[in-house]
This record gives sequence, C-alpha cells and structure tokens, in this order.
Amino acid sequence: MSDPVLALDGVAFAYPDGHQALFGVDLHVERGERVALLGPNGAGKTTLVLHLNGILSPGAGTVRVAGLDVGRRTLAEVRRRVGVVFQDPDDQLFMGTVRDDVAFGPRNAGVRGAELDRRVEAALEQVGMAAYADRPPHHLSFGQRRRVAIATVLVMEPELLVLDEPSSNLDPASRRELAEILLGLDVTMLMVTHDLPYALQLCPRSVVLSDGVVVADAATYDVLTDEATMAAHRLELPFGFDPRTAGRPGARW
Ligand SMILES: Nc1ncnc2c1ncn2[C@@H]1O[C@H](COP(=O)(O)OP(=O)(O)OP(=O)(O)O)[C@@H](O)[C@H]1O
Repeated sequence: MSDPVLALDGVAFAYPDGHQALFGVDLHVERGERVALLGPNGAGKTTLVLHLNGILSPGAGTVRVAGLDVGRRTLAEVRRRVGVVFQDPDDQLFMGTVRDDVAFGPRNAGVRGAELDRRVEAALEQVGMAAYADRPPHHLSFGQRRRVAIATVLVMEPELLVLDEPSSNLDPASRRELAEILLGLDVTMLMVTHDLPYALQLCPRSVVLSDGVVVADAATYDVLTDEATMAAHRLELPFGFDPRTAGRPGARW
C-alpha cells in the first residue's frame, strides 16, 4: 500500500511558556480522504495544523507528509505538498491582481510561461474565479477573496489541502457554493471547523481533538450522533439541525 498522505505518530508539543498543547497525537490520512478536525476552542487544532508545514516542530513524535519527514531539510518540498488555507484570506493575498496572487507561488518555484498561465487558469477555474483574474483582490467580496486564497494553494498542486474554518464569515449562499467547489476538488483534504453541518456535508470522517488528545476518530455521522462524546467535548449542533435527517453523505469512510 502507498504511504498515507499524512502520518502523525505520537506528536507532542509544548509552547515555549511550557503550555502543553498536544499529547501524543496519532493521525493518518490516506490519499483521497476528506477529514474534518473538530474540537472546542483551545483543543490544539491550530497547533496541529502548524506542524503540517513545519511552522512548528514536535517535541516528540513524527510528522510525515507523502512519505517525507517534516523537518528543516525537507521544508521547501513539504510546503509544496501541503497547502494551508488560513482563516483570513487577507493573510494570503498581497499582490495587485488576482492573477498575480495565484501566480506568486509557482513563479517562486520557477514555473514560467505557458505552464504558469495554464496552472493559474486551472486553479481559478477550480474555484469559479477565472472571470476575476485581472481584478485587484481588495475589490472582491470576502467570500470571493476566500476562494482566491484557496486558488493560491491549489495552483501549487498540493497532495494535502488543509483548510482552517473555510465556512467562517460566509453568507449562506457563499457557504453553500464553497461546499460545492470543495466537493468537486480531487484532493486529499483536512478541514478544521466548528461548523458541524459543514463537516457532515464535506467530510466522511471526523477526528475530534480535545485538550491536545484525539478523543474520537470515526465516521462524521457517528461522531455527530454520539451524544456522550459531543457533550464531553463541548461540540454542539446548531439549533434544529439533526444529522439523522440531514442526509448522510459522509456516513462511511
Ligand atoms: N503561542 C502560544 N503560547 C502559549 N500557548 C499557546 C500559544 N498558542 C496557543 N496556545 C495554547 O495552546 C492551546 C491550543 O491552542 P490552539 O490555538 O491550537 O487551539 P484551537 O483548537 O486551534 O482553538 P480555536 O478553536 O479557538 O482556534 C490553547 O490552550 C492555547 O491557549
């Protein structure tokens, strides 16, 4: 069998002030999976994500991406393979046009000419933003900027797409449209979210992190209908939302 796209084994991490944020986390993601990373505020989700592209290094344990150990020597290659879309699109957009923002990563990696144009076009097409290529990003709506931020990562053709709260601050129509876009992508995905219906819609599997420990790793439907786990880890469904009647796109993984 091929290497998992992502393999965390026994990952522990303490911040310099001594706060222990992760305690021996094991998480394996196979190629083609879409996995939601759930958990209450302060659970360690962002800390975990920052290990995936080497911004943080574990105090103990290992992080492997597509068979590569994440470390100083592999950092450039790891960052090509793992695309992280942060919560605030404005952290990722800083050029004069959408096209230049999306071209920035591959251009830095030495891609030029027709190949660069092809990749930029394809990434913008994937997020439905091809018509906006010549616009300044700061003239776009928040939802459009989030899509462009996703394109800046897709253009690198990552093996793992990591999304931090992709549905936050979107109106219902933008939220639904983004779900359709994400469901159409052919990429392994790890999605950090507090939006549990979104997790159910997009991710067949969910991992729950709480106080730096993985406390559940199962089909999203099973997690969201496990009342004891939900209550113990401060996971609450929106008023009136019942996974049992919401359809079961993620029932098996
Ligand atoms: N730079 C830091 N120094 C010390 N402790 C930190 C630092 N950053 C985060 N922490 C602590 O580590 C723990 C995990 O934080 P983290 O941001 O990873 O949680 P999270 O699950 O992403 O939370 P949220 O859902 O609120 O984004 C928290 O207790 C937090 O206070």
